[in-house]
Amino acid sequence: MALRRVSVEELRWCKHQHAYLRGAFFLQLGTGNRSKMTHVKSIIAGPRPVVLAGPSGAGKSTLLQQLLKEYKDQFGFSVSHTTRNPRPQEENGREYHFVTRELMKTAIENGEFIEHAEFSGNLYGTSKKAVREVQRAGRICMLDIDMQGVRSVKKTDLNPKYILIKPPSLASLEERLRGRGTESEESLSKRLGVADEEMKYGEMAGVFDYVIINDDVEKAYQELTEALSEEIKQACKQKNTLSNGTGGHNGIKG
Ligand SMILES: Nc1ncnc2c1ncn2[C@@H]1O[C@H](COP(=O)(O)OP(=O)(O)OP(=O)(O)O)[C@@H](O)[C@H]1O
Ligand SMILES: Nc1nc2c(ncn2[C@@H]2O[C@H](COP(=O)(O)O)[C@@H](O)[C@H]2O)c(=O)[nH]1
Repeated sequence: MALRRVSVEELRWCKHQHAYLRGAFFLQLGTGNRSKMTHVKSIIAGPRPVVLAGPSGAGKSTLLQQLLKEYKDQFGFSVSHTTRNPRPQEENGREYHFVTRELMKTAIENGEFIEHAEFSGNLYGTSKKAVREVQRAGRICMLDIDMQGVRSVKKTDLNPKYILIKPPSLASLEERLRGRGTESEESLSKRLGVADEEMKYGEMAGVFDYVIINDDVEKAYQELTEALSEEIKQACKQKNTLSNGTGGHNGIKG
């Protein structure tokens, strides 16, 4: 068996991952009530996932798309299920798995979901399969979910890193949602109606690891990559090690 030297950074990464697994373990013990914790780590193994949350229109998809484009070997998107209708540019299996309410309810009853929520009149949910597929490909799994989803994930042992994306104001949120041109008046008012509450929960101490105000896309993206800098560095290193230094993003921007 060939042995090789392990760099300090790789060791640090192992420690980080170990702490992640240990964190998940103590999280289970810490509840004092194991039955309340939904166990997902036993079926989903891999690098620590990342949750992006924030009110509808805050810019989560915009930032995620940029990240997934720049670091396509390092990050993967957890494709959620939803009962809402696809938008003109959306493809089934890419942005979402578009399903009927009946099918989704059955899948939820069958325990196929890590979390699910009713949002703006539709069901949304993260399936175990969606996360597992990204993890199996050796990528860091990115979840784009609402605040109900955040609350639910916190009751599991998935133990992701939580990043809140905030708009500069509620007025700019409305302007962006209207500008996107995807919502009916009814959907718009439902989304705006919960935005304030969502942000209040998001701002509570300890709920999110990072809070990014998306007043300027480039600045917000820069802050997102900084929040994920350790993940980016280590994932790039691993890819480069696997491909023997011949492939993958080197993790250095510019
Ligand atoms: N910093 C910004 N300044 C101005 N417009 C922005 C900014 N960031 C995103 N937008 C625009 O705001 C709209 C909403 O952004 P986006 O779809 O990324 O939000 P979202 O948080 O993913 O929404 P949802 O939760 O509904 O999926 C889009 O039209 C996007 O181009
Ligand atoms: N709890 C969950 N929320 C989800 C999931 N997938 C997306 N979302 C959130 O829904 C709203 C609306 O999304 P839109 O595409 O209709 O604009 C947004 O806040 C998403 O973050 C999910 O699997 N679970």
